Parts: sequence; structure tokens; C-alpha cells
Amino acid sequence: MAPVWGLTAGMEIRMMKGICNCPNIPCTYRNNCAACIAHSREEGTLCNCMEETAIKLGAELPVSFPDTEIFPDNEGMSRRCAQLVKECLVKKPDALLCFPAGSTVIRTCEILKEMQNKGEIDFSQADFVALDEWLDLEDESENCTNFLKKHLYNPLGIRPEKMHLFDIHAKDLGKECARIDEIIFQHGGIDLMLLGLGMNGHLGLNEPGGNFGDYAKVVELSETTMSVGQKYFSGPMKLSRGITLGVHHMFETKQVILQVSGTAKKDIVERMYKSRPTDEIPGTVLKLLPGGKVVLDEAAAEGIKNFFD
Ligand SMILES: N[C@@H]1[C@@H](O)[C@H](O)[C@@H](COP(=O)(O)O)O[C@@H]1O
Repeated sequence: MAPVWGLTAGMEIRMMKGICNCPNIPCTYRNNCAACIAHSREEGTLCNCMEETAIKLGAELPVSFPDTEIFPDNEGMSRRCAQLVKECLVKKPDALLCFPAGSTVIRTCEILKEMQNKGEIDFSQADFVALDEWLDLEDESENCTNFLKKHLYNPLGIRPEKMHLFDIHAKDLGKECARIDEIIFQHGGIDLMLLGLGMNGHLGLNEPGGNFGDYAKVVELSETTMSVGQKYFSGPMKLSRGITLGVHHMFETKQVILQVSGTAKKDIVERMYKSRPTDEIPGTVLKLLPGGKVVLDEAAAEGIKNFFD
């Protein structure tokens, strides 16, 4: 599939000459680094430090569209994601799975429950690790953990020892992040991570401007997330910080599936597909992940449908 973000010539150069050896790694100048541009002109290399960082983390070049599947509606999109979870568990019954806490995943969770009722899927050996969680909430009853207990863990009968959740009351949240990282490392990485896309392009709570090289971390929330996040609570909720798996985990996950549904997401999906990989739109990392796949419904894909003619 042809790339759409104007790098066709650059990609040819990159494949012939490799990447630039700019000393600013990771480069905070992104695409405007003078050293990179000079290398690019003089040596015919590619001036994109983010891609260089990504390669170090295991990405495969050339970078182009993520593997993408588009379904007519939310039902089709949800069924495909449930099918991918099933295929993962058939191959590896004791897989480590990671689910997002958001509206998009709800139908997928219901379908997984239906499959379990029919004996088509077996979660008894699977482990789950939390993707993200809000910090400092006045009332935690509607936080991400309780959302997933309601929609996923409780309906599927997942035992507490199989759920690896952030202890948001840990005295040292840095150590808590390291503890969750260690659980993931001990499992040999996450086998399947299902993600939703934030209205600002975030993945988990990896907000715009974060570092693709980070493992689990505590983050300050963006204004967009603080306001969009209100939808998860029955009354106004002060949101300020979160704890999240980092993008580095995504590079080490065997299969990362980003599911996106609905018209409200069409603009951010279009931006994500048109942009080169950048931490300003974390969803663009799907273009770099060796095991990345995007599953959309037509409403979310409206702005990119002409890319797939
Ligand atoms: N922290 C969560 C993410 O993990 C979620 O996947 C994403 C999309 O949510 P939704 O599916 O509700 O649009 O944003 C939320 O803020």
C-alpha cells in the first residue's frame, strides 16, 4: 500500500542510504533539526529522529500505513477485535492481555462474554495487566479498574490473582510503575494489547508530547483528556494525573490492536493517518509497531476512506 504522507521519495533514499546519524537522540526538534537536515542534504539520509528512535526500539522500516481493517459499523469492528482476542488465546491459552477502559471496548467485552457462554473461548489461564488509571480521584468507584471489573473481569469471572492492576495508593508511584513493568517483563511481554484512541490521539494515558521510549509512568493529563474524561463519571470529576503503561511496552507487545469507532473520532483518525510518526499524536506509533493493527468502523474512517481505494 502506498504511503500517503509525502515521503515516497524520502523512503527510497532511506532504503538506499539508511538513516541519519544525528547526535540528538531522541531529538526534541522533531522534523526541524538542523543537524538532520544537513545530513539529509549532504548524504541523502532521512531526517527524522523519531523514526531513528523507533528503529532502536524494534520498529520495522519502511514506515507506511498501519495494517488497517475497516468494518461497516461498531458491531463489525467489535466482532473483529473479539475474534483477534480469541485467536490469541487459541495460540497461547496463558497469554498476557491488556484492555483499555473506554466506551469503544464495551461491545467487544460483551461479545467475548457471549463467546465464553458458548464455550468458544477460554480465559481460565489468561492474565490481564492494567493499561491505565486515573490518579487523585475524589471518588474511585467509576475509575478504570472498576470500569473493567464491570464490563470485562467480573462478567468473564477473572480471578483476582490473574489481574495485575496499578496500586494507585502506593507511596512511591515510580516503584509501582517499575513493579508493573517487571510483571510484564516476567511474562515475556504482553501478548495482545487492545487500545482505544483518545480525542487528542492519546493511547492509554500517553498524552501528546510524551516520550515513545517510556515504560509505565505517571503523567499529567492534557486539557482534552480532563474534559473528555468527564464522560466516564456520573457527576463532575476533577481529573489531573494518571498512571499508564508506556509506548515502549507497545513496541514489546506481540500484537497491538487500536480500535476506533464513531464520527467523533474521524478527525483524529485522519490526522493520525496523514501525519508522519510523532509523539505529538501518540496514535501515529501504530505506523511503527511491528505487531500493530488498526480496526475501524466506517464512521471513524470517513476521513481516510480515499486512502484505501
Ligand atoms: N484512558 C482511556 C484510554 O485508555 C481509552 O482507550 C481512550 C479512548 O476512550 P473511548 O473509547 O471512551 O473513546 O481514552 C481514555 O481516556
